[in-house]
Amino acid sequence: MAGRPKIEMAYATARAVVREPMSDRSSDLVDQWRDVLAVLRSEFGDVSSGMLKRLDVIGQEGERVLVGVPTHFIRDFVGRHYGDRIRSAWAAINPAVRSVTLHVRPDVGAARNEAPSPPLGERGARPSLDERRSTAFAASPTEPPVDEDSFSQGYGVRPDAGMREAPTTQSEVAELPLGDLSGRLDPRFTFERFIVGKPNEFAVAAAERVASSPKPSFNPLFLHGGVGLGKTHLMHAIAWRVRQRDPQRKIVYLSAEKFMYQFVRALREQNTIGFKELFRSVDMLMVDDVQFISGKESTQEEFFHTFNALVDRGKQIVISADRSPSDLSGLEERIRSRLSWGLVADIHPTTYELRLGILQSKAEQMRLDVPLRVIEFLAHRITSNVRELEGALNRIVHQASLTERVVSIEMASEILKDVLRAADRRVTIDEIQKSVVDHYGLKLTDMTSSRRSRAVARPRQVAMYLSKLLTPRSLPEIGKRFGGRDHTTVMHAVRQIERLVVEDKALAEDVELLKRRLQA
Ligand SMILES: Nc1ncnc2c1ncn2[C@@H]1O[C@H](COP(=O)(O)OP(=O)(O)OP(=O)(O)O)[C@@H](O)[C@H]1O
Repeated sequence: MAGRPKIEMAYATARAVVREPMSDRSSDLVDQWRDVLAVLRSEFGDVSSGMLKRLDVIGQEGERVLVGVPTHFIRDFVGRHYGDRIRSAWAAINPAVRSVTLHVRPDVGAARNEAPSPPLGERGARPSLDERRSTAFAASPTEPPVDEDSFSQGYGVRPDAGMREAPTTQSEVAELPLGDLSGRLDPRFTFERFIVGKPNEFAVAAAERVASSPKPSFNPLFLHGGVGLGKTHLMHAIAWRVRQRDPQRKIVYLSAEKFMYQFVRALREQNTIGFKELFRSVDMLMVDDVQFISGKESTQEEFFHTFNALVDRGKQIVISADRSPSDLSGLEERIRSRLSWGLVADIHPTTYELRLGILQSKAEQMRLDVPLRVIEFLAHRITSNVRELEGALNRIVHQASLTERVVSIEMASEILKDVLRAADRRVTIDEIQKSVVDHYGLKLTDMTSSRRSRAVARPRQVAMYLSKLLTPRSLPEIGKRFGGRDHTTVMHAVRQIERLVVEDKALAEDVELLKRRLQA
């Protein structure tokens, strides 16, 4: 049967993924999980003492969020009592999430909570085949069967996880005394897997130079570009390459959010000296999504001192952000200017040729025979960013392997209906911000600044509202583009404008006009 080999690929994938620790567990995802728990708390009372406290988010696979549970009993109980509510609360917070899957992972919740004795029936019992499947709450659950191995450690279907190069596991970059300081490196994010084209060739050349020089050639390397265009991939690639060349070099890679979190923790534990010593002892500091520290004054101050100390000692710094240093509002001028000291490299939106190359390479990594015309179709239609492109390919491949259908353009159009519809009427957040500032006579930096005067704050809320309405971006993603604001701020803005357009005729006209202009 034509589709058979694809199903086997799905099995192999499930096996290959099981040894990976929590992957794709972005801070946005963790925030969303916190919000879901808050919803449950408001509806079901204190969730910190019951079974729900034993759950933790593990990661995301396209539209599906993976939540880890320590035992089958808890999985079944939570699934029965809270499953649907978890899914609907999540979808309300992030509409991109369509399903939530509970995975049995004995390590989940173990560190924080004492494991209660398992119910009698569970002790030593061999799980039934049904039990060995995860519990999914989706409109149409389509879990692939899993084997014993994947059952015992949890699994996730990530099609290319089985095919990796030199690094074989996710890895802490450096073992540092403050414990969980450094972010994890994704083994897929290597230079070998990064496809180079006109939009990113400069950034790649700069990244390769940094990765291969024993001393900083330019400091810092500042990589910037829109969402999902490969900034994190390139940073991890630098770290992997440096590690390969010189395993002794102490590299710390972390998000700006984590930097802040560590700093706040050090303050709380009165261990700022330890914090300083720690960061100043590294050979290469890589900070992802630095826009996050906009408006966070003490963190900026500490970052500034760390930055200067490392540069003085001739240590390499690599920074990424969603915009250039000069557009990073909410950052002190002295920091902005420091960030531009070295080399600023922009990753531009993808071209058709680059998208084609990326898709071909991903299909090869998955050892899949996707017809060229389907790849061309995707490259033509999904132009927003590489993450979405990958997501689209993954969805097609999963469906093909589960339903044993042959991959075709008709099949791709059907599976990606929602994505393609959104792509057809695609408006970007940049366009929205630009239209709004033109309309209200403001500056682009007002969209990301911390100014709160009504004359600035209201148009900013309008822009957030339009971003939610006209783009497929999630609330956290929108917040990120508005100076690193929290997703609850975006939610508040959306509700505020929805309410105001009913009461305020002038505002309603503004919003309508902007909408028409943007969609024209
Ligand atoms: N040129 C490329 N070749 C291969 N894969 C790519 C390329 N660019 C991006 N990707 C892939 O796209 C996905 C998103 O990339 P990445 O996470 O690095 O984006 P980002 O710019 O850091 O996004 P964000 O601003 O949301 O943090 C990753 O899976 C990455 O491997």
